[in-house]
Formats: sequence, structure tokens, C-alpha cells
Amino acid sequence: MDNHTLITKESGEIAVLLPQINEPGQLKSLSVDELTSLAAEIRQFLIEKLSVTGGHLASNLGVVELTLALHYCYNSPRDKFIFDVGHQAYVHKMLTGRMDQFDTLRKYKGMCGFVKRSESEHDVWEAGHSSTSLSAAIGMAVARDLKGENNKVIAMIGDGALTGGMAFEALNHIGHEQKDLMVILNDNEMSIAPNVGAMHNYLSKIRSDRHYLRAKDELEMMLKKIPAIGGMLAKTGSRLKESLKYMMVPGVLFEELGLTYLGPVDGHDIHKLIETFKQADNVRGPVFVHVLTTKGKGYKPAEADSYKWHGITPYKIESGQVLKSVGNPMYTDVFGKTLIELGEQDSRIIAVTPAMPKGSGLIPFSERFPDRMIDVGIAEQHAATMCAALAMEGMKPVFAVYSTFMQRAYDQIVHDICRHNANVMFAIDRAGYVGDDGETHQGVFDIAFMRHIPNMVMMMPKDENELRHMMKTALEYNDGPIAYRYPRINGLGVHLDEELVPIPIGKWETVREGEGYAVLACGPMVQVALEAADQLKREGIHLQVVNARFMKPLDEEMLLELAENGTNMVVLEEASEAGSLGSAVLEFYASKHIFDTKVSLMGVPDRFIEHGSVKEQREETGLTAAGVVGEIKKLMSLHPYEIGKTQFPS
Ligand SMILES: Cc1ncc(C[n+]2csc(CCOP(=O)(O)OP(=O)(O)O)c2C)c(N)n1
Ligand SMILES: CC(=O)[C@@H](O)[C@H](O)COP(=O)(O)O
Ligand SMILES: [Mg+2]
Repeated sequence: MDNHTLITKESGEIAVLLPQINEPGQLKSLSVDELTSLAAEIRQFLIEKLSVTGGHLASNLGVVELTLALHYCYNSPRDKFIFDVGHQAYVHKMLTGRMDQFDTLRKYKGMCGFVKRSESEHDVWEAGHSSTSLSAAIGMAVARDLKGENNKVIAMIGDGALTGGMAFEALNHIGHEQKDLMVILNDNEMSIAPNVGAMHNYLSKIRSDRHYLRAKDELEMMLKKIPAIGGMLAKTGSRLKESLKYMMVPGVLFEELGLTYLGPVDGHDIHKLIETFKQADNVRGPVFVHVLTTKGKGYKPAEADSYKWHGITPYKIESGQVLKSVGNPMYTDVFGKTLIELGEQDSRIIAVTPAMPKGSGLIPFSERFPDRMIDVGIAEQHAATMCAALAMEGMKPVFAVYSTFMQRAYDQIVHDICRHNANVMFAIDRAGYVGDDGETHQGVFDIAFMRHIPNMVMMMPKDENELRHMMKTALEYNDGPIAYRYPRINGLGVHLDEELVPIPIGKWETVREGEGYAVLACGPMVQVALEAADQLKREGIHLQVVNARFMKPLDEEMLLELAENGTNMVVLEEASEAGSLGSAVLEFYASKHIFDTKVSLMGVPDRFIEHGSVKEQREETGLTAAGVVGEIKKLMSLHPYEIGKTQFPS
């Protein structure tokens, strides 16, 4: 593709430098002024491309100069660039030969929204989940030294990602190991939401305090002037130096951890960035470079509200108007609204979010009950254990968490919540396929890793109205942890009951009568099964559809009844086929020594499912009405059932 066509005329500006960049080595011949012009062209490109595809605009606009300076100063892929989360690597992708793929960003079979090793040799570390970069950096540095190589290892971590426990664990180890590596803190004072926590407060102090902002060199010069002569005076001198350091040297916390702190440096000033990296190159051991950036830099709407523009759907460039498809309320919205209703009734309810207040639909709740919504930062493990303690003190915590991020808290769920049998309610959002974020974010493992834990109750609603009833069920359940999981899609637009009635624990419902063959489905798959039943009905086949709304406990009575009737069945779920509801059904029959019942599994196969729309992901894995029809017909041919015992109205 001709790179000259990359920048449209819409902006009236034509890119001059950008079309010439096919690989990062070409940057080295540019002057700082040219790099600055290139930064403007990159921004224009991103603003235009993402207006069509959507994506993580604000984070990427903030790191344009930083990424340019890194590629200018170092030699990727020999030097290893590790991007934390990996949502802010668009500029890196542009500079490493992928400019022509931006029209396919996050699209099915298109370019991934995160760092992806199969896309480029310059992508050395994949992520999607936060706070892994520092562990990756020390791992690569140790390996480099053992291999006797001498490349640089550079981790770029955001201030949000720095709130994650893993990052602290890694810093602790990095300071101990004293390997040569560079940690770049991209501090834009934002996680997705405004950042939280004591570390955030500490960084803000460095940012804003004029004393702290003094150049470190200047301070060191001052300190050197304190006489270094023997005896009392020397002792006093060194104590004084230490005190002054604590008072005046920025980043002393990182210095005390064993990293050389450089900064804070303006992350939009390429000249200063280059100077700082040169300085860093002269340091032995780990260096911590504190870079200050503005999230959304260069696009007014994104600068003004980077929260909204963190991950954005397509928009109009001129007005910044976001083009959202109108549809039924999302499950998340119904969750948020219902939580307020329940919160009015029960003051013990406390919502806990690990850094996803808006994504989890909790903003209205936090506005209504400011003291009862806690954002703990990117700290899923801590959130889970804290919820256990809240519950043990008589509160009713709702751990609102994306399925994928809950993976972080597995041990805390086992050890602190389930073992204590604490009354924690889990609101597991993004359960099932999530669409354009792709494989790192799919919510398809939680049934498998939750249902085997003693004391856990787990359910999934067939529609948003049932979600409301499940939330009431959870609130009234006082026998231990209970989870309701729901997908990242619009609801069905069903009527929402005002009066909420608890559902009997472990009771499934038959939503369509049938004979001989049944689909046991959960969540949105119930709708898919009903569509399949409609298609089969036209062929005279009466498929029973069961809303298997409890993943644990199972409706054993219904399962025994189905077996007694000789019903052959498909278990349909948007969850890993291994270990989820289908496995639970098979385990149940095996435990009862029932081996005649034919059970076929339709779930997510044993591989990671890439980005695309939810529809495409379902099609790829056969979780569609057509897929169910095919599977039922296969069952019919392998295990014919004598149809005709029951009469159905036509
Ligand atoms: C374990 C985990 N929890 C939550 C998230 C969701 N998440 C993605 S980016 C992000 C904010 C990261 O903030 P920061 O590192 O400062 O990057 P910025 O977008 O500000 O550049 C969050 C909370 C995640 N990716 N991983
Ligand atoms: C990078 C990241 O992890 C988040 O920004 C994520 O993309 C948010 O996903 P939702 O759009 O589902 O809230
Ligand atoms: Mg940030």
C-alpha cells in the first residue's frame, strides 16, 4: 500500500514524514525538530484512523513523543520494549511497519489492539492485563545476563498499572537484583478513571511540588558543596545530606528501593526525553524514569475528558461526537440501576471495583452512595480479600469485576472468600466473549475456575430481567459466596419487573417443552437455543430448551428426570468447554453411574479466541443457532430417539 494515502484530506494536512517511516531505524537520521513534526503527523493519523475503528485513543495520544524518543534512542528489536497492558502501543505499531493495518484495528482477522508477537519481531511481550511489565523486564534482564548478551531492557508502565500488586512485587525484586534495566513510568494521573491510592498521591506530589521539581543535578550540586571532611563535621554533613535528600530529591522512594530515579521529565518534549535517556544510559543498575504526560494529548475532546476517551467507539473528528449504536440497555447498565435500588433497601451493600468504576456500571451508584463505592485501583487480589473481611464484619460487599480480571484473584477467592464462607456477592461482568479486546479479555474461564470451589454458588441470567432477580437472590442469600455473571452485550429489551423475587437456589427452568432432545443453555445462549428450537420446529422436531441458570449447584432433580426420559442433550455455553457447565453435567451423571444419557458439549474450544465482534467469535466457534441445529441433528443420527410419545400443539 502507498503510505502517502494514509493521511486523508479531511484534516487539510498532508503528512510529509510519516509516509517515509517503514521501520524504526529511519528515525535516527531525523532532527529533533523533525521528530516533533512527526509526532504531530502521528497524532493526526491516530485521530483519523480511530474515528472509524474506535480503540484506545487517549492513552496512545499521550505516548507519541515518548515512543518516538525510545525508538530514536534505542534499537528495537535488539533492545526489548515492554509495554504494560499493551493498549498504548499503537505508535510503536506505526513505527514498526504496521501503519497500513490500522483500518483493521481490533477487527476480525485484523490487527490486534494490544502488543502481539505474531505481528512483528518488535513486539516482544504480550499483555492485556495490567502490571506484568516489570516482572517481564527483570526476567528478560536476568536471561540476558546469563546468556552474556548486552541489549537494553525497557519497561513502560502507566501510573494506573503501577497500582497493581504485581508491579510492587517486581519493583521489590528489581531493586534487589540490581540488573541493568529501565523502568519508564508514564504518569498521566489517570488509570481508566482518575487514578487512586497513596502511590498516586506521592506521584502527584512529585509532579506539583515546586521543591520536588528542581532538577536532580542542581540538588546534587548543592549537596556536594557540603564539606566532606573528617570527624564530627563529616558525620553531620552526611546526615544533613540524607535529610536534604529526603526533603528535596524527587522519587526518593524509588531510590530507597534501589532504583536510580530520573525525572520528572516532560513527556511531550522530545529533546528532554532524549537527554534523559542518555543520562539513564550512564547509570549502572536499574533506572526509574518518571515521565509526565497528558492523556489524550493533541485532541481537545480527549484531553478534556480522557476518562471517556480511554477506549472509544467511532466518533466525528470535528465535534468529538461519539457514534454509539442505539440498542437495548446493556446488562451492565441494568446491573448499575438495580444495585441502586437494592442499595436503597439495604445500607450494608458496598460496591468494590478494581479500577473499573465506569466499565462496571457503578458511576450512578457512587453518585448516590459516595461512601459505599470503593475503587481500590488495579488490585483484584486485594479487592477480593477486602470483600471477605467486609462480609465477615456484617457488610454486604458486591465485588464488581470483569470475568477476565477476576482470574488474578483466584487464590483470594479460594482462601479468603470461600474458605471463610464469607457472604460476598460477585457481580461478574464481561462473562463470555467480549469482542474487540480479544483473547486477553475473554470472560470464558470463570465458571471452570469458580465452580469447583466449595461453598460457591454461581448463576447466569437468560435476560436482563432475570439478572435483577438474581441480584435480589444474591442479596437475600446468607449462606456464603454467591456469583451472578453477565455478558458485555445489550440486553434483550425485555420488561423489567419492579418487584424482585429471589430464585430458588439450584432451580433451572424449562423455557420450551420438547421431546427426546434438549439443550441446556446458560445466559445469552438460551436465546440461541430458542432460535435453534424454532428452526427445528419447522422440521417437526421439538427441542426442549432449559435455562440452566445455576452453574452451581446444578438442578439435579431436572437432570435425573431428563435421564429417566431418555433425553439426549447438548450443553450450550459461552464458556470454556473444559471445566464449565457441560463438564459439571457429565460429572454429575458419572457420579450417579448414569452412563446411558448422551451429552454433547458446545462451548469455547481449547484455544484462545482472537479479537472481532462477539457475533464473529460465536460464529467461529459454532455457538450459533445453526451450530445447535447441526449438533442436534448429529445427535439424532448417532442416537435416534423414538419421537412421538408426546403431542405438541402445532
Ligand atoms: C488486571 C487488570 N485489571 C484491569 C485492567 C483494565 N485496565 C486496562 S488499562 C487500565 C488503566 C491503566 O492505566 P495506566 O497504566 O495509567 O495507563 P494509561 O491508559 O493511563 O496510559 C485498566 C484499569 C487490566 N487491563 N488489567
Ligand atoms: C485495556 C483494557 O483492559 C481496558 O481498557 C478494556 O479495553 C476495557 O474494556 P471494556 O470496553 O469492556 O470496558
Ligand atoms: Mg495513566
